[in-house]
Amino acid sequence: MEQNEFMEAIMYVNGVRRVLPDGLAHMTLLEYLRDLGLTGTKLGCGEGGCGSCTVMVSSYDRESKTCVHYAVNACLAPLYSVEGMHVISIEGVGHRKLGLHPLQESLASSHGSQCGFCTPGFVMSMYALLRSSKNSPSEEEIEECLAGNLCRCTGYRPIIDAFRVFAKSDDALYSGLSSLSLQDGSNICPSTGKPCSCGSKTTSEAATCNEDRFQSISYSDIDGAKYTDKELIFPPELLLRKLAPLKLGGNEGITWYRPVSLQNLLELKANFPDAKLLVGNTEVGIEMRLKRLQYPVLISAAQVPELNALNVNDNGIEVGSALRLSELLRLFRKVVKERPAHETSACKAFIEQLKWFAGTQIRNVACIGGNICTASPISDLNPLWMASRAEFRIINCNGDARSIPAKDFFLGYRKVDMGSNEILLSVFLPWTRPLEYVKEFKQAHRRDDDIAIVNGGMRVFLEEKGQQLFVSDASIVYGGVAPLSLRARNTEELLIGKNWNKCLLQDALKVIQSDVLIKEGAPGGMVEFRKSLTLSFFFKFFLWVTHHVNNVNPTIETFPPSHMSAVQLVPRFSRIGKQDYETVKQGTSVGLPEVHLSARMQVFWSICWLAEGP
Ligand SMILES: NC(=O)C1=CN([C@@H]2O[C@H](COP(=O)(O)OP(=O)(O)OC[C@H]3O[C@@H](n4cnc5c(N)ncnc54)[C@H](O)[C@@H]3O)[C@@H](O)[C@H]2O)C=CC1
Ligand SMILES: O=c1[nH]c(=O)c2[nH]c(=O)[nH]c2[nH]1
Repeated sequence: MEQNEFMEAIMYVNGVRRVLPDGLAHMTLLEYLRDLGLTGTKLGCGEGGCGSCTVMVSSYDRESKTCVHYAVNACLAPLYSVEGMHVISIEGVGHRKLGLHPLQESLASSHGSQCGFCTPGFVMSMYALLRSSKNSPSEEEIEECLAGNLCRCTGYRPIIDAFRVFAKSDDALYSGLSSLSLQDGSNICPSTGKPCSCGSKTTSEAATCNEDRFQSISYSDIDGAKYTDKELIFPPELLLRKLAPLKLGGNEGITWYRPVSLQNLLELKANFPDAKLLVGNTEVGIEMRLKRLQYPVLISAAQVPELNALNVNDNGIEVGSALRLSELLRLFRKVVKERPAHETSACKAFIEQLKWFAGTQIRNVACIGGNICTASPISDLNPLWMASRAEFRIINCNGDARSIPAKDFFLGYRKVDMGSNEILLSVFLPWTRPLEYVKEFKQAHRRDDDIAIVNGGMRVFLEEKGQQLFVSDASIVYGGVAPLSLRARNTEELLIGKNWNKCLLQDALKVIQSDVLIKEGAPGGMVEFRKSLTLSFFFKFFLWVTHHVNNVNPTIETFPPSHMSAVQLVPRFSRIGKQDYETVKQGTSVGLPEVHLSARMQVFWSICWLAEGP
């Protein structure tokens, strides 16, 4: 394989070009940044769960010829994984001298920081959202982008309040009022939605209204210039640069390979059968750092085009195994809009499951193949791949490919039907058929960014015979109840051929209890709770399917309205809080809601805590 004979490994950090020397394959992006003195990015949990190490990565997507911006956890990102990319840390967003970014200003003035440790991470998640959105984000998108950031002292209310001002407003709320005058004689402006003197009656007339909806924040203490004039651009050098393979070393004999074609990757796999393949490194990184596993040869498959391919055709969707989970979510959202509703029941189930899968920073780097091949017994997605009749395409070092149904791929605890000379190439998800329904389930301690206690994927394919519906095929799969994602085979068998009615529900609930056995003392604990979850998931599935088929065939017996909450999706609520407190003037700041003195430093400054390493 042609290696990086002529190529120097580089990246940009906050607009500054950096040559990446050989010998740093053991290093994370976080360690590198902090070694540069950029200590605003923090090391919190070190496993992608708290968001205090969030930075924004910008890369050039050669396929769409656009720059993409996304938040990542620097604590898990291997340094060389951002080769050829631009990394913006909190120090590159806004600065006391250059002026705070409006996000930073808003967070500081809304009392959104207390100890300040998590603050840069929150700013970076929100910054990446703003830079990657064409329009102002919705409040739901803001909440979603912050799901991977934890705060332990300030509280989320002031943080969300600080960022909510960047959300789009519902213009319809205001345009309906466009002809109304307030009692004091002034108008509601259809453009800004605020009392205004521009006199416009319609949104288009008001387009020129220069009374901003959100008062612009003073951006620079020094020259008052608008912040957008100072936003770091994507370095032109990186637009022109050709993607080339890399081979770089690190401590303890680690070698990092970055193949850029499937052929390169398969050759490497043939030469180094024990090499560890990685993409997002969100699992391998934890194995190496926290579990101290050693992988001397690392092959980053993230940039292999064949593993990132997308193919939507008449039978379904085929996605490359290195596709990031956030890309998968975008793809599913797109096809759900474009395809007939009955074809996308499985896609909708994946959308709901992915919404609550880890945090945004993880989903931006973790790939489909990483989740499948880790074969975690609590994987949120594997029960769904199994239930929705997905097929996995495996390729060996000689280029021979084979397909295996997802339901047969998982063999035991973190054990899959794949040899050491094979890799997962792609995943095929068939469209669902009329009267075929797929549903996801997940119960965790908290909704956002948490591992499931029990999860599941269920599918039923119904057939109409006269006025009745019979089960032609079914898949019932649970996670979190066994060492692997578990098919409830006896339940599946019981369902097939049965009439879809309340007797079927009662019979299935009985069989599930013997089909899914969680023994006393089983890993994970909470045995009774987990058992009851397996039953309640099926109960919800029954109600949900019944509700849907009732829309198609109203003769099917339905259920009382009091059960409707079981079939409704859980939205991501926009959290609104209010705090009332008495201000007691004592001649000092004590008791007054004043912005604390460190706030403006915490939102940009590389504060280094005494307990922190460099
Ligand atoms: N750290 C965290 O907070 C979270 C971690 N995860 C984990 O993230 C993983 C998702 O993916 P990545 O970060 O991209 O995984 P990764 O790069 O850490 O790789 C995970 C495993 O999958 C294997 N693998 C990846 N692609 C493969 C392919 N095409 N063929 C054969 N083997 C392949 C790797 O060799 C490795 O054993 C999941 O395994 C999940 O368990 C998920 C949510 C949160
Ligand atoms: O499938 C998963 N979903 C998660 O939400 C999660 N979180 C985690 O650490 N691992 C996993 N795996």
